[in-house]
Amino acid sequence: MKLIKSINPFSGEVLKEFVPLTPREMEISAEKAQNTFESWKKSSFTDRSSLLKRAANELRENREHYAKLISLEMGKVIKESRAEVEKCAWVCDFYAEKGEEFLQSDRIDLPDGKKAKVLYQPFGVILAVMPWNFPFWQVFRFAAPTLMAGNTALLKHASNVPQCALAIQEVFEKAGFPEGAFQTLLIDSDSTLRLLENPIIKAASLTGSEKAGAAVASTAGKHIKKTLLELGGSDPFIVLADADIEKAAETAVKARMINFGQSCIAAKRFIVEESVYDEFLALFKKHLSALKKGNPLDEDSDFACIARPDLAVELFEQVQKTKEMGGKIVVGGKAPTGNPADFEPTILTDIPHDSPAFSEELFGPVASIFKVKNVQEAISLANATEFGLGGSLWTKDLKKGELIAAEIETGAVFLNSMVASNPWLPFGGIKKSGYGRELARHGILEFVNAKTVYLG
Ligand SMILES: O=CCCC(=O)O
Repeated sequence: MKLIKSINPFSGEVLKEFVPLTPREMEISAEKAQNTFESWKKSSFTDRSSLLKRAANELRENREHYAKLISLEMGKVIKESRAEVEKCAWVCDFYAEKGEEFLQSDRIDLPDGKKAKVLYQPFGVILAVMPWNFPFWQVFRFAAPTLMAGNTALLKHASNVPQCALAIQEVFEKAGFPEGAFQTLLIDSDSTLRLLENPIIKAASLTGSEKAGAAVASTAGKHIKKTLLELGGSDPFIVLADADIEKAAETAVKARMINFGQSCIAAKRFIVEESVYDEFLALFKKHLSALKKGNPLDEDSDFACIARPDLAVELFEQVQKTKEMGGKIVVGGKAPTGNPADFEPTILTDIPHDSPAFSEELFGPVASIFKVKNVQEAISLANATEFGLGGSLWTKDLKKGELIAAEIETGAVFLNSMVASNPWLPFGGIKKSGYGRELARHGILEFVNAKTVYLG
């Protein structure tokens, strides 16, 4: 039996070890979730809303405790961990306040004078398969609308963040949610697929890699269960000649370095019109070099390390391969000498179109910068990827910006801002970035049955 280990990637220290659940224990949890669903689905929106508000309060009151757990398990700097916990409280408050309104039944007046209603009723037990990069946020983004809609939830979290996974269940317990409304299951990937086959599970939401998404979606598909997939991204950040270049470059560095580059919506490909390319590159270098490396728990650290040594190795290989194929390393690119999870922030230019930096997602602090002749070339390059999550576009001409935004093949385009998730805005991708939407009204409608009641 393989233990699930909580390891601090900055020090390499094993913090805790956990014995995974047995198949029977996993089944018992699923049965408990189903039993709780039978009463939870009948609870009032007012009760659900007040529990979600209490979860938000618990997160705010014990923010330091939860933030420290995040930083210790996956190496995020403490100021980012605090912001993540705050954002989880925000999404709980958001659905506590808006959930009932989002799920109001619709009334339809038919042309023949007859009437119908559409009710939005919970599916049942929903399985969440979540990643380590935002170990709290990704889970709360799923859990707040799912619970508010009257579903119950089972969480299979990434195996490197078991303490965060257990702490999240604790948040819901402390808030007073009924036992079984939200349960964390410490299990491996094979057990997750077996769990998904259990008829109790009605649907699954996965945020993670394409490989994990395909495995979950194909198992769910065999059993005719709905899935929502939030997968990778290779988001373009387009800078046109008429943009505020200083602001664009400063934001570009933030957009690439957020979470030490380990975010699906981090800007990954910077596509810059040739007349402002040199200025943008110089400013990008300046802002990047101002960032401070340090211990994730230090207040003034801007970045620390990659979440796991094997991920740092994989990223390093993508950079090396791009270089061997003709790419130019302008900054960084050296192998780590101390901690194997270290990574030097890196800038690549002159990137060949068949290299990893062009066609793959680089999940870490590596900026790929491209020079283009004009707007049309910028759009073509932005769309020349299998991914379609987000995109950022910089121009002072907002009318032109909106027209270009319509041509970019992604789930979101942000004008003169970096891409960011926000409870008020639907979030999700197209192409190999997945399907379905989280957040906003769209998010709470994913796991409900839109039931037509014909009234005659
Ligand atoms: O990693 C992907 C999403 C992160 C976010 O919602 O900000």
